[in-house]
Amino acid sequence: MPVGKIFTLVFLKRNNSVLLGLKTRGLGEGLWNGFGGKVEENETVANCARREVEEECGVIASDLKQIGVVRYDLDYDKSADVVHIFTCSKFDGFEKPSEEMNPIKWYKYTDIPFEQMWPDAPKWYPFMLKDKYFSARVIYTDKNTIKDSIIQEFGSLSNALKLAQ
Ligand SMILES: Nc1[nH]c(=O)nc2c1ncn2[C@H]1C[C@H](O)[C@@H](COP(=O)(O)OP(=O)(O)OP(=O)(O)O)O1
Repeated sequence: MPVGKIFTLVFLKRNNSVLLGLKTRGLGEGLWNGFGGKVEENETVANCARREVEEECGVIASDLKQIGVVRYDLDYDKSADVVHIFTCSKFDGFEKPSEEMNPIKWYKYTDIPFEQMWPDAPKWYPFMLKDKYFSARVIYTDKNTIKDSIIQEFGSLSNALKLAQ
């Protein structure tokens, strides 16, 4: 399946909590998620991650670290999306809601609202929360139904990135 869109998704971390926002529009509307969006032309993945965090929750990320990648094969679209997952535990400024993510809320790792998130989230969040490099591949038959998925942990990011290609 050809890769269609490339996205970033960033999780700010503090005191065993992660900052999530409720998406107000577009893809994933009404679901809690990290901050991110489409990688624009002539933009690196890391720069997209930094830009989206600032746009969507108002902080400047200073130690962005890519921790994994998820490839979504969307049977209903005949295309695949790739989402690059980052964590960040140092940032400047105060987090605030935005037009696209409102409200925002710190959730304890043990209290993530999976019932109001994408169905694939519980599969790979444990790796992201533990800072383990990972690669995941998820096949959706429709927007709410996962046909199959595989998640693997890696010792390095470069190996994790190979599975998504
Ligand atoms: N199945 C899925 N599970 C998940 O946890 N996050 C997903 C996902 N599919 C997409 N995402 C993330 C990736 C990205 O951070 C976000 C969607 O990005 P958007 O469509 O909001 O992009 P943009 O902010 O560039 O959009 P616009 O500014 O509205 O054009 O949702």
